[in-house]
Amino acid sequence: MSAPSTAPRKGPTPWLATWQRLMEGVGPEAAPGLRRAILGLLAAAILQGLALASIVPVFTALFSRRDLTDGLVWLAVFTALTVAASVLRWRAQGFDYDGQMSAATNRLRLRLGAQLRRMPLETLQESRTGELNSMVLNSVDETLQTTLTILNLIFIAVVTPFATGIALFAVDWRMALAFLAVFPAILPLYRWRRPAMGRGKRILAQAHQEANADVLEYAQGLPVLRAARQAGSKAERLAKTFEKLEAIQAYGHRKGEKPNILVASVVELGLVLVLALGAGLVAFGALDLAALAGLLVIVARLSEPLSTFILYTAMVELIESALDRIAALMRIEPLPQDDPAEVPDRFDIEFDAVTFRYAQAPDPALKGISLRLPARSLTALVGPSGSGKTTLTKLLMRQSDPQEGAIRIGGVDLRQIPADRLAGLISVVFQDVYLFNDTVAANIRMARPDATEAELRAAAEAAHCLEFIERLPKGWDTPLGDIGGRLSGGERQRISIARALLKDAPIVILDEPTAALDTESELSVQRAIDALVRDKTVLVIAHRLSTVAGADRLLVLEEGRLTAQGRHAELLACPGRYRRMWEAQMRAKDWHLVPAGTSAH
Ligand SMILES: Nc1ncnc2c1ncn2[C@@H]1O[C@H](COP(=O)(O)OP(=O)(O)OP(=O)(O)O)[C@@H](O)[C@H]1O
Repeated sequence: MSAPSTAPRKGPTPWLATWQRLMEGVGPEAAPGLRRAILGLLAAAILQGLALASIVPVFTALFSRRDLTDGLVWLAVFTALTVAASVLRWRAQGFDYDGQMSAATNRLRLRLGAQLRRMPLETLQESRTGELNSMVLNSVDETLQTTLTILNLIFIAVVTPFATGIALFAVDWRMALAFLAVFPAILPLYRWRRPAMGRGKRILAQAHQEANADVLEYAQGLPVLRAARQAGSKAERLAKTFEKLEAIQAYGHRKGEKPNILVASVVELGLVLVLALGAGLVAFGALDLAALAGLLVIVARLSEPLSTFILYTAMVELIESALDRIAALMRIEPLPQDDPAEVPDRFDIEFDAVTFRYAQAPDPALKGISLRLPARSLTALVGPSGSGKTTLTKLLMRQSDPQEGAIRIGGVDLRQIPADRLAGLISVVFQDVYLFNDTVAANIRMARPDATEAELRAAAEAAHCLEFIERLPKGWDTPLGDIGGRLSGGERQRISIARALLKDAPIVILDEPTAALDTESELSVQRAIDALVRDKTVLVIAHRLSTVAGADRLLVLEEGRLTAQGRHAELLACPGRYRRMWEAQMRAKDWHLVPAGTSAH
């Protein structure tokens, strides 16, 4: 499984693929409307081109032939075409200002949010928060909010002059040919420069996304960095990220500006040549002076958009690269669910010859693990750091699937249990508690939104939360975003236990929640845990062996293998890793701080 690929692509995306991704992006609800809007803009650009071409007959009728009726007819044609173009454009842009595009943007954000919930957690954890944030907000906005405006500008710059050129055949084929000859002159230039410009834009988008992630991580890590007096050194890293961004911006400007100036010059020159040809034809009496005057108006009107069109195509690159990133994220498949779907009604747990390797790791983190946890038993996982304890619990929560073997709850393979039902079977209490920016009540209730007030209160009481919740400035309604940082580690931990109690799942995973607490908080948290684990199948990751010596069973993991299992006394009786760990921890317990000036003995 790999993280969403955000690497810059080499060449420009073919237009058709971009079109399809755009339609997928706005979703089936808005796609027909957007298609109509784009076609409307295209038609408006064509009508505008025809309107411009009709200026020539207006001029010749009025100024050369002095035929007022004919002149007025052509003027009416010009006006009708211009009005029709404006109406079409107005209606097409209505897609934006009626709020349909904003609604589509919102739906896309929600779909991305749903995808984040669906995708395998292992993949999600490999993505950096800042990059995801930048994708869900900026990429989506870049893509959808600007699409119609940019397309409109491109159509005015390219389609309108092209339509004018074609229509000019009806007036004077030589002028029409000369006019259309400007296009073949710019196209090779455009095709030659576009890939480099596209690359520039894509690298820039990628650099923005990385900088976003760096800034977020820096801000989040500041307390740790300051404590470690590393705020400066990490700031240097951030400065380097910004330097890279600056270099890429400069590169992008170089790659973008040069072709712009070049195309603008070619366009200006080409149009001057068209006028020179017209002047020559007039001099030889082959073209009407009034027609040349009309041509002059057309050239003046079109030279500006035509010479800047390459600028707008660069914006298309940004849209394409955002669509690429969104498509890459949406392509990530959730872990498949095998048929027939089944929900266990017993809660014993079985690992059957499970081998698991992380996508980025050379060696398996778990090797041939077979074990059985009876229902309503308390099992502790012990072993040195990196031995695979956390990995084993992650597999039980199905954050990833093992490459070999199977994991079963109540005899049902995890792969057959629907994801939301599996989530309902397991409560987890981690060492680090994540509190959401919401009230205390909402933070606990999130485990079971339909819980009654009485159930909420009972869970908080059993988790020993009531006394501190009632002391908070607004009690249950205190927003934790404001004061989350002021709660002690033990209090935060008890809120997370209250959550788990309210959820009342039959299986409980504890990642030794008391490891980081002082003795007093540990006691109250321990009492809360006792309430939580009653009658549950419990798996505890234990760092301090003294806390789990009373477990029904201990599993000793070493380098991804299960090397011993049994009760504390049984494991202590035979020489091995457990006895060594126990002895080392007992020695460490006797360790105490010695006041300066006295010597330890
Ligand atoms: N996302 C990952 N990608 C690659 N390797 C990983 C990943 N997560 C963990 N590992 C590796 O898998 C092995 C087992 O890690 P795990 O976190 O399960 O150990 P642990 O026993 O829980 O350690 P600790 O007690 O320090 O928390 C380690 O070698 C670790 O480096």
